[in-house]
Amino acid sequence: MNTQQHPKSVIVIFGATGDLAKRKLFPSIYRLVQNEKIGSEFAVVGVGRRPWTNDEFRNNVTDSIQSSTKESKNLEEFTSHFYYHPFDVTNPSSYLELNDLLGNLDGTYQTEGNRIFYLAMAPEFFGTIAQNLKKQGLTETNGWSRLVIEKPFGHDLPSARKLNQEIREAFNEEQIYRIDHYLGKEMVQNIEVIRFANALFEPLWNNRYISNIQVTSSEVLGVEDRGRYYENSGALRDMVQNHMLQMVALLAMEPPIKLTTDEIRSEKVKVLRALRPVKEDEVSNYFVRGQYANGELDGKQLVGYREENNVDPESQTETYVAGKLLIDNFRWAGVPFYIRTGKRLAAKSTKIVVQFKDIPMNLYYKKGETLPPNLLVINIQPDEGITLQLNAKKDGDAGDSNPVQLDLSNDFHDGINTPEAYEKLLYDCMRGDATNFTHWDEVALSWSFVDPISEAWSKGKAAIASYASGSMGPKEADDMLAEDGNQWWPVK
Ligand SMILES: NC(=O)C1=CN([C@@H]2O[C@H](COP(=O)(O)OP(=O)(O)OC[C@H]3O[C@@H](n4cnc5c(N)ncnc54)[C@H](OP(=O)(O)O)[C@@H]3O)[C@@H](O)[C@H]2O)C=CC1
Ligand SMILES: O=C1O[C@H](COP(=O)(O)O)[C@@H](O)[C@H](O)[C@H]1O
Repeated sequence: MNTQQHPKSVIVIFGATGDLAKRKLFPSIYRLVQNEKIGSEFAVVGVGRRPWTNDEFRNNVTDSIQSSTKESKNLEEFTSHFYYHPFDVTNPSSYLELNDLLGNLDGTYQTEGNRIFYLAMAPEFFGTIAQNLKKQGLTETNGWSRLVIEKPFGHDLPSARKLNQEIREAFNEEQIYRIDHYLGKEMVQNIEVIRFANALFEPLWNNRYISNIQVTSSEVLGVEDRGRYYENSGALRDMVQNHMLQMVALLAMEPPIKLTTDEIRSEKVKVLRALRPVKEDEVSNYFVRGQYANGELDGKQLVGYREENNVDPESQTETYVAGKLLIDNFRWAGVPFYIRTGKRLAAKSTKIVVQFKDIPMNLYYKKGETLPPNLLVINIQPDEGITLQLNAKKDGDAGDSNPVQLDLSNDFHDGINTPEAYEKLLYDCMRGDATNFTHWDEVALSWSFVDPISEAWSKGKAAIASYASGSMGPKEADDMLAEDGNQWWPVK
């Protein structure tokens, strides 16, 4: 491998003693090194309030890697690149000491003054940290500085705007990398390739041939220990405003004139601008919200959402959302994009199903039967791959047809080496490729779309439907599709 291609940087993780750093960030950096995406010109500085030493921090990093990978080698050498600098991020003077440390590490690891500031902390600190980084001179280096921001990016449009203004006082848009980890998933990145590199699909990708598109992201897990956060969020803000709308934008966008960050983002922005706004008093025509009640999955009894820790026993927070989105442009007029996401459902699965229209005349029509539609299924997780459902001749019976499935699965990849979303996104950030991060315009348009829906729900304008844990959500979500003569396609 040509080491010239290795990006070099000091990565400062604010919130390095927290859950995200331990579960996702340390293993991702480790895999980047193991997979030779980065060489030895890197250092990681962890920030948190806990009074840890470098050794305690390195032990925590070691634990994180051992619990996330089957094979862990060269751990001592790897963790020797990690340093811990405890301080309260609201204390401006501590940034000066951090700056000294970064200067030293830059010399030791030959990182050419490049700095990534990764904010893996609660959003109320984002503005303070960004401004202190600028005021105390940490962004003034002879290399580049980039700011990586975790979700949630605001709670609604006004709060997101305020947050953005605070950050923009210190960093310009090109330096800001807003993470949406779905954009790092292999098969989400594959959407564009499937669409734009196949003569089989590209000409059909419009309202003449597509009946509807369904995007499902279902989880088996409940709210776990995130009750406090989730009570103020709910599935609409937690999943729809970001991951679900990003997938819709990738599915619906026009081919960009070039595969550059700006061109791709600009096409996604156009889709978000074309989303038909849902007015507060018509929310129940387009959206269903649900909350999990108790239930059973794989023989295990599960409690309802209102019995979870840090959840109000009378909570009205939605743990499930299904919606019908309409995109008012030439390509998609009349084609519903159905989305659904929820916790405590029957399966962990993220899938996109593109349902093609029926052919004009069905020669194989049998009384009382309809020919199954052609489906293109993009399996995002846990399986990765695509499935194409076609109709073929039934064995023996002349004139009879049968649905058959062509499967292309990514199973042939060695699971251990398939890059994880965070690994890819960190690598992109180190290389300065912001394509798979969200631009402010996308964030703002997504909030503009979801705000009237949450506003209507907060005013109690649509009832919250209850669904049993371990089911696939409330019946109302099935009814919404049935009214259009459609149905949810199974996800497992
Ligand atoms: N966990 C996850 O899977 C995901 C998390 N996110 C987002 O990532 C961010 C972090 O989440 P998560 O890791 O779960 O949170 P945790 O609560 O586990 O960690 C919070 C971190 O912030 C540090 N911290 C808090 N206050 C201060 C302060 N005043 N000064 C310095 N450090 C401080 C804590 O350090 P200490 O306790 O040592 O002070 C700790 O390291 C959040 O924005 C979350 O929404 C997004 C997607 C998934
Ligand atoms: O961003 C989030 O995503 C996870 C689901 O991510 P996945 O990669 O496991 O599909 C979700 O559990 C969490 O509530 C949300 O904040």
